[in-house]
Amino acid sequence: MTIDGRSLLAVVAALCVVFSIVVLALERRLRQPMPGLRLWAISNLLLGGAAAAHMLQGHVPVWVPAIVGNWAMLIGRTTSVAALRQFDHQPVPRALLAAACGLLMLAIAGTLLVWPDPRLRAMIMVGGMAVLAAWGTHTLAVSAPLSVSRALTMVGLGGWALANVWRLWTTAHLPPGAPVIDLHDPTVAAYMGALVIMDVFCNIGFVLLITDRMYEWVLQLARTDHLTGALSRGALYTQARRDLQLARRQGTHTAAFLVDIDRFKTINDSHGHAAGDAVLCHVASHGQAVLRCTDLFGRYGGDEFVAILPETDLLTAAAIAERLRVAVGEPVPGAPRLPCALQEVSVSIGVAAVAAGCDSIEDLIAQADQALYTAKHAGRNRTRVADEAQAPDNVSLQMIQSRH
Ligand SMILES: Nc1nc2c(ncn2[C@@H]2O[C@H](COP(=O)(O)OP(=O)(O)OP(=O)(O)O)[C@@H](O)[C@H]2O)c(=O)[nH]1
Repeated sequence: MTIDGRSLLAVVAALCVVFSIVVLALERRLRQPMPGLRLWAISNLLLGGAAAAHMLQGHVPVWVPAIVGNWAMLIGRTTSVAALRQFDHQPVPRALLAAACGLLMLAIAGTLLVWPDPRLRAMIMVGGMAVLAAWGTHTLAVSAPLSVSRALTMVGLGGWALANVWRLWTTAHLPPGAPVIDLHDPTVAAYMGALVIMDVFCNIGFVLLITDRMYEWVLQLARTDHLTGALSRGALYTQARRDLQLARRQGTHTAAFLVDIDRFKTINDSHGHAAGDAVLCHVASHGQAVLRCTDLFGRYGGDEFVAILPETDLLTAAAIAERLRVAVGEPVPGAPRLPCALQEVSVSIGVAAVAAGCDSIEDLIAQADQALYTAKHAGRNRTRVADEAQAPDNVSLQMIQSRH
């Protein structure tokens, strides 16, 4: 088989079908929907169909490649732009895409039915394809930071656009009377070859983008507590160790507090586990709300949460903890209210801080745990600090509130 335009079109058609199947297979394996995958598979099928229709040129009526093939290719490329925008969580300008594609389709039909002109048809076609592919490349460039997978997809799609610009130029400079699409012409074969290579880049890049996104999901699952959205204990410890190292270099304090919901077992037993879960989410929302973005808040286990506050001394941390304790009695703005029977939820909090020399997160939390134990034994619904020398009479409310 010689490498002419026809055999390269066959390769394009086969590749498009294979990559549609790959993307659909990946989509089926996902537990949560990933936007854009189905549209990408559909666009590939349309582009593959278009390549097949062009491949049959000379063996089928002229309208098959001229109308069916070109329309399928235009709809396919338009769909791939929509797919990329969906994938990157960008709004899809449906009306604009439909209008652009519809106008090009009408113009293509016009060059066959109203004013027959194969050269004009080819120029409209490749010009439209170049614009659409450039649009897709632009979407990829602006919607997320560059990665290997993104760069690969952009090279494929951008290359598609450039190949079509080159084809537009060669078509415009054809000698009068020369056939517009001669599948045995080396220039046409070079154009088709470029499309094959760019198609491979583009689709491999997109498959890698999908696997990147899956990896981000897995990381996210590992980093966060599924129920409350707070950090998981492992993620919190990893980040807290880095914060402690930084504090040692900078000579600053690091504080931590442990939050335990009072009589949580009774809440579960009397109102059910769903109510218990709602209380956990309620406390976690307040915990995240009172902290700065540089602080860490995670689920320590069961009904206990932990906060790590870099560059914070003991009394400031106690003031923040106390603010959280008071806030727990209030509804969370924008969140569903707790049922009336649960409005009396309270927490006990133990606070500790370490000076720059200490670098053990375990020690810091052990001290906070000791303070929490004191708070529980003092009657619950209160904040206690670990270092009583720094806070004589163990933190009067007025004192820590005036401090903050
Ligand atoms: N609903 C729900 N309950 C949980 C979850 N994880 C742990 N628990 C329950 O949390 C309760 C923990 O209770 P404890 O902290 O031991 O005791 P408590 O009733 O809070 O008593 P004090 O801490 O002394 O005030 C247990 O009944 C666990 O079953 C969860 O994810 N959801």
